[in-house]
Amino acid sequence: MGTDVRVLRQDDWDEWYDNLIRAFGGVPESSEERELWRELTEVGRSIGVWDGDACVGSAGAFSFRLTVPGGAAVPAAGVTMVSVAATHRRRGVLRSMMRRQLDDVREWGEPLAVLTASEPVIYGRFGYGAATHHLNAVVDTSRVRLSVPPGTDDVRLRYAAPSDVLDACEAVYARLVSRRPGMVARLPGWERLGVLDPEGGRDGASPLQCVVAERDGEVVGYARFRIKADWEAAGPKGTVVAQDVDALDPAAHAALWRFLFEIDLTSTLSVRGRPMDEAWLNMASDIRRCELLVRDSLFVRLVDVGAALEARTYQAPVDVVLEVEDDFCGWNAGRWRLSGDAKGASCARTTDAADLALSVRELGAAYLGGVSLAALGAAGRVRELRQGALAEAAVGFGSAVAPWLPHGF
Ligand SMILES: CC(=O)SCCNC(=O)CCNC(=O)[C@H](O)C(C)(C)COP(=O)(O)OP(=O)(O)OC[C@H]1O[C@@H](n2cnc3c(N)ncnc32)[C@H](O)[C@@H]1OP(=O)(O)O
Repeated sequence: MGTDVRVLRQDDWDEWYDNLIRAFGGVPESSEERELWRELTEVGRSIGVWDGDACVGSAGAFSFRLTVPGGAAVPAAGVTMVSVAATHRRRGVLRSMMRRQLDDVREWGEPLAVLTASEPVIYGRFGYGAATHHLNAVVDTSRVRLSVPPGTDDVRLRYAAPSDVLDACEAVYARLVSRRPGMVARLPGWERLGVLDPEGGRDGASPLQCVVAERDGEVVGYARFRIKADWEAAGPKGTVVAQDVDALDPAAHAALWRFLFEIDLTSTLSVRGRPMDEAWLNMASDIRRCELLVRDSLFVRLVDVGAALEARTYQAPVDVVLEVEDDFCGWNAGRWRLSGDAKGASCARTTDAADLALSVRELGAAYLGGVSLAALGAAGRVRELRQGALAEAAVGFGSAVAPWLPHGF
């Protein structure tokens, strides 16, 4: 019997979601978490694959707005909840979902699709490139100190129950979104993900704790974290596990990090998913004792090359003809002239000779300014056809602030 790809119906959500949970190992989520994802699922933008009565594939697409270089919030399908039943793996079910989904995203007029991958090898073949990376760190806080900027001591820190100060924390987050490429404006309900605290997700640590940073009575930052207490014969050796740290200015940022570095009875700080240009890295006394690990984070797919390249700005003037290969979304393939600077850009079809040749995957990787076109060129993934064009484009595509996706989806 063949399989059938169709738009999800609300009544089918449980079976559809069970397929996803099973594909990720089958350990059920807490009911609170499951109900939140039920609410957040955009049913009409999600698809399922059915084999008779059985759901064997799932994929969703949130209606995000993604910050791009220059600060615009560009419609982007947030591809999510992708699964194929192990009974039906490697016979093209994912490919059929990716086909349907990218055709839909194009029809919805969204220039971008974005995702985070369970395994980085999966999505390149569909034109996604790893556009942001993030840092994980395990800091020996018994040895590493932070030199903080002036004004740090003027920031007042106070404990609060995470849900009591949720609105104030969200207001801080909302002000940060347009400042950094890769950030996503939170849709209604998404704020609750930050304070979900199922016991099964704590890994032996405390319930979620929250400290807000205030100046003149206004919340200017917050940290959410857990403490994992531990003792050995010589004394305490607890770990601070940071979940979110967001702040509006350097002093508030420093005050929160210094607090996390110095909590009594702890000697380790574990942080995950932080921006590549995290400010505390430049305050730390000993970077070698921070055990940094880089990981891929947000993958970007240009669904409409012209609209996507016009939606961002370029930090230095660019005027280049790109020869774009796109096997999976053939409507993008061919030559495009991109002319732009820090004020705006135009990108249109051309018959002029090409300056650079690259696939849509490399364009996705470079799109947010976090992966250099020159570095991709050095890897043989961008070909320079006019001398000087690669350096010109690499500078223009860059971003002063590292692009960053603050949380998964
Ligand atoms: C955005 C997200 O939600 S990420 C979450 C992705 N989901 C998971 O990781 C859950 C567990 N895994 C699964 O559910 C499935 O194995 C999937 C979704 C990753 C793949 O589904 P399948 O239906 O088996 O993929 P399909 O048969 O369409 O494969 C398409 C191509 O991708 C390749 N491929 C698929 N999965 C993988 C993988 N995990 N590693 C390497 N290659 C892969 C196939 O070999 C095939 O290659 P080809 O085009 O050269 O022939």
